[in-house]
Amino acid sequence: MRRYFEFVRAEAGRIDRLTVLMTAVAGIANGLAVATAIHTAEKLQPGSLHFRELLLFVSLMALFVYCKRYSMNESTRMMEGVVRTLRLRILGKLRTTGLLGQEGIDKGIFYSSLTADTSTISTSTVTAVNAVSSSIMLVFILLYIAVMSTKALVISCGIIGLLIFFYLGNEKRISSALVKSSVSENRFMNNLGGLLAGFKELKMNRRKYDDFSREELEGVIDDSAELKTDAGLGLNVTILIAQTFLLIAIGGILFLLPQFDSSDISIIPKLIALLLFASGPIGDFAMAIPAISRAEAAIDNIRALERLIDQGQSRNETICERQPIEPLSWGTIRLDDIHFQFPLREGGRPFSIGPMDLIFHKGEITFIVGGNGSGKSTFLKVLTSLYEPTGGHIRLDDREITPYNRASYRDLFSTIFTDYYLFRRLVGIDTPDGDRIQTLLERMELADKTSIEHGEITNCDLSTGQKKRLALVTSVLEDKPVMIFDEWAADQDPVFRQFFYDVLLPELKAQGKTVIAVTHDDRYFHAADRVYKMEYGRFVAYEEHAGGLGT
Ligand SMILES: Nc1ncnc2c1ncn2[C@@H]1O[C@H](COP(=O)(O)OP(=O)(O)OP(=O)(O)O)[C@@H](O)[C@H]1O
Repeated sequence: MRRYFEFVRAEAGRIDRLTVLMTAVAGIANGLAVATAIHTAEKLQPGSLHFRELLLFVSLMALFVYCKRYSMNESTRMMEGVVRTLRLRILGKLRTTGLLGQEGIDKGIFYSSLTADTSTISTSTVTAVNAVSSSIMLVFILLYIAVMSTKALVISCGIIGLLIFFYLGNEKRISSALVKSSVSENRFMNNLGGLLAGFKELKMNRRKYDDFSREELEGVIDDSAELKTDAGLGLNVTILIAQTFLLIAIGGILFLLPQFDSSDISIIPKLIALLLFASGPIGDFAMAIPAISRAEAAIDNIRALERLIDQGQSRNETICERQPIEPLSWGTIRLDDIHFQFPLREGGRPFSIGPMDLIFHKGEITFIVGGNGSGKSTFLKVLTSLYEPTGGHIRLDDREITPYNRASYRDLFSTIFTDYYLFRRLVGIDTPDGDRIQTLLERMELADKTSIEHGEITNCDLSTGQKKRLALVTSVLEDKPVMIFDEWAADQDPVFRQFFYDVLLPELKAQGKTVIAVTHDDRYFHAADRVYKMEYGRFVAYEEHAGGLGT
């Protein structure tokens, strides 16, 4: 519970005092209403209306309803605010995380933290408020017991102490099982992503599907169910402990109290009635315990995600995010002694590229060729500054690219990587020109397949080649000075391939665009001003082309 309230305090900035007061008043009003009822029951006369007591009882009830409603509503608002802030903060941190940092985090923890976990925290709010106001009411009931009999108070406190002892003993097991079940839930989310992404491959092969189902789905689901059951059984013990409190307390008062002091016997029915009134708040309290334990596990998972993102954050990326985008004038992009190395991972030497010295001239078409795994895509990510070089400099003419102008530098590029993502909306394009869109769609032979209306792509159910052509349409609409194509033509039929190399690229060049394309289509190398070849992360001389290796 402590972790839960610490989290709320830390995330909400402060806990509104009025809400705390209202919660306390609700508990007190509830307790006083109970006391009034018991007190009135003592002096009931047939046919008499105890108007004063009735008025007091109704007023206390009204006060309870008003205060409880206020505290529940304010707490719900506060907690939804906390969840909102949390989500925005995590997404904000993601903005200041480099591509490499983001790539290093499993997707599962993103999905479970930002959806299921935040929802667990939201739904815990009202139960937590109930627990607080109930515990205040219980304190109040204990005070009332104290007024009636000190010995009864000692017995009640003894029983409460014993139950707290059992609860704490049980809590460790529960929270460890809940944390483990969160990890298993993250794995499940990851594997679910794998199932959806690889559905066709799995459908094609029964053995593959069975294997994946057994290991990645059923295995994880079984683990998760086992851990959740373990936690659930522990939580049931806690609920039982809280619920049995009532019976133990009644038994204690009924059987123990007369052993200590027989003069207190007359108050026993009153004490038992008081305890019975407490059954509601005790029930609230019992139900709040599992809700808060689950919320604490959710908080731990969210914190784990934040730590992972924090590790992937870079100071330079943070600086870069804060800088405005400004137009940069340039004639060349120059790479001087550039190195890049992936972070060290267990079980192998990390791939690296460089050292490399290279120059790209404005308005030229450059092809990058090389075998699989030679580092072409990695190079494009370094060139576009998605990966920060581990050494060397990128320069626009003589101006060095630093975190202070990196955002403006990135803004020079539009990219279609091999694993590009087609957004359903033309994000970042304010006023798309309808006629231009129509012309482009017609030229790409997509006009009868899809359209773009009010910036939204109406149909994305296209073939692989068509989707890539649509990506090209969006790339052209972005209208950036440098266009990056990573094996764009690989999925195109011969007609479109020819259109791309012999018509589109010269047109883009005529418009002053700089094109840098990774390609294996040696038939069309004539379309390039320069061809650079990569081998094992380095550029080597490409003999067959007049441009050769530029520096
Ligand atoms: N995120 C990453 N973390 C660590 N290593 C990576 C990562 N991405 C790629 N690599 C490694 O970098 C090497 C080069 O990959 P890259 O994708 O740049 O090659 P490529 O020349 O584009 O290959 P292809 O022609 O097959 O697309 C590969 O050996 C790969 O294992």
